Amino acid sequence: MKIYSAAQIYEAINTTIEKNQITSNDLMEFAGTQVFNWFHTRMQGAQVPIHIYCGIGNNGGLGLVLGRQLLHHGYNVHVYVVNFSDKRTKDFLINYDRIKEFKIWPRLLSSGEEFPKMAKEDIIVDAIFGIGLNRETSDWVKDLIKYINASEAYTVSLDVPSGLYPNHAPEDKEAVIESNYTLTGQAPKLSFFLPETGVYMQQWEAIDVGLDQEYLQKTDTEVQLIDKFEVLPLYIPREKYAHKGTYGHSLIVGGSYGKMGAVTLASSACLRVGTGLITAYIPECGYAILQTSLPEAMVICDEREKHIAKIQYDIEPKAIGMGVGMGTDAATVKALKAFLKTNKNRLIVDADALNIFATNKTMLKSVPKGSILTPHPKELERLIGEWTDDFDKLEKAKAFAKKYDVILIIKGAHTITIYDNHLYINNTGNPGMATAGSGDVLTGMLTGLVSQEYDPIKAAIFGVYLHGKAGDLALSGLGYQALTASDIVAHIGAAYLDLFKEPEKPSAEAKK
Ligand SMILES: NC(=O)C1=CN([C@@H]2O[C@H](COP(=O)(O)OP(=O)(O)OC[C@H]3O[C@@H](n4cnc5c(N)ncnc54)[C@H](O)[C@@H]3O)[C@@H](O)[C@H]2O)[C@@H](O)CC1
Ligand SMILES: Nc1ncnc2c1ncn2[C@@H]1O[C@H](COP(=O)(O)OP(=O)(O)O)[C@@H](O)[C@H]1O
Ligand SMILES: [K+]
Repeated sequence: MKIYSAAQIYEAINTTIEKNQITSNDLMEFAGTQVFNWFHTRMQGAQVPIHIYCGIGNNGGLGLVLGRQLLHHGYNVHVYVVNFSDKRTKDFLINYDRIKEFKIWPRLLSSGEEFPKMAKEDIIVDAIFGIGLNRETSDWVKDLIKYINASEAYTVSLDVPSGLYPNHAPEDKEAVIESNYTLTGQAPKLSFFLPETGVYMQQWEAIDVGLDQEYLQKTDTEVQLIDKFEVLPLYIPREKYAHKGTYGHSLIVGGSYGKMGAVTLASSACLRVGTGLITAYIPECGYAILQTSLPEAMVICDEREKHIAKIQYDIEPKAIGMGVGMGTDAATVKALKAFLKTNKNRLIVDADALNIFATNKTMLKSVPKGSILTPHPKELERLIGEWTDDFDKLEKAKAFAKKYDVILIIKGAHTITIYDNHLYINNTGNPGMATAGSGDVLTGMLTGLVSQEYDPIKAAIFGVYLHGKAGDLALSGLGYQALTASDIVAHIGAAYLDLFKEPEKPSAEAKK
């Protein structure tokens, strides 16, 4: 699903108005009616008090349309105008007049006033700010937001939780609505998926607010949300006359004394994702461990006992996953440097290999184009330096990926794959995957996919999706706490099979 920038949304609004020869208020009326229908379908006339907090921009205008329609259908509605500025928009004013048709005068809230009384069981609609928030709010509006959050009433935000900016983090972390449900116009926003800003919402749903379909379809976005609908076309089917050579020989280079499990996990994930052959290159101490725990794998041992000191082999791998459990011993650093001088194979670089690169940045120049780097946030910081907020992190990460011509996968709750100035946000996975070794599993899966001739960017998008889906499917009967990395490996098959179950609809999805 495309994730449009705020500028693109405004352009879509203007295009829709011009093309259909309608007024901006007609469009607001349509959007407000869609929001009303959402409420009406769920509430069926229930008399729970609904408190609508409207700003003075178009987000507030939308809140007024909703309020009028709810009143018209007999709901128990209280409308407030958060009167933070006298620069009210035209459509706000039109709807401010129209709601008075119902003999309702919204209560104007301003600095120094007592805030409305609300009960925990009431419903709050947050229409204070939308994507137009462009500066820090005044203190009393922050206090109101804190007051709304403290009420514990179920809060539905229109478009975005008020207080979230489209392109940077909030200055005051407490001055953002903690939304239970965000009904967003047309498509989700980038801020919904970043750790610093995504925490303000529990669920979201995109609703059709009538924006011009042609514009939406032809407009390329920098950011995409990845679900089954997006990955299904990437899947490469197995051929009837295939043999194990068809699906590539994968090599996993890693392990050190006490960290051999990482190689076992990566290698078994690599097999499960469908590689034809798998070899693990490990220090001597891991020989018996690997051969016992994973009989399908071949093993090449380094001359050293406890860590890798010379990467040398006589096989022809299609892809090499490196770094898991490898350690950063000086001999290993030297071995990696020597290896990079001759290596032409695409690499999937993780864990200690990333840490070695972070302290020896010139080595990055020898990483073949189209290689994949899979840092978690700490490893990322070592590579690109500190960032001011998540938006800044993405800019720095984009510049890094471009400079070294690599695919950068930033692991997290919503893992983000970055390549060629594009961001692919993954929508599978769960907090149960925050457990030792789940990153090693991803490295193995990506290696196995590149070995099977998946184009590296497709392998990255598809592999991250499949990894998260395997984690989701592994949850059943286990729950978050008990889930282990081995469970993710065990469910890779189920994740493949799930691809061919009824596809999810591309819009109107709920965030987990
Ligand atoms: N027909 C339409 O115009 C549609 C409007 N929509 C709604 O319109 C919203 C965008 O509307 P607006 O551009 O009017 O912006 P908003 O309603 O988000 O916001 C704020 C207004 O206050 C001003 N402002 C921003 N930050 C402020 C601050 N800290 N203190 C005081 N004033 C501040 C802005 O200049 C803007 O006029 C979307 O998020 C969406 O909810 C959509 O539903 C699509 C249809
Ligand atoms: N809260 C979460 N929700 C979804 N996925 C998560 C969450 N936490 C971690 N993961 C996933 O688990 C993996 C963890 O990788 P990593 O930190 O490298 O672990 P390890 O080093 O133990 O292998 C990543 O793929 C990440 O996206
Ligand atoms: K809002």
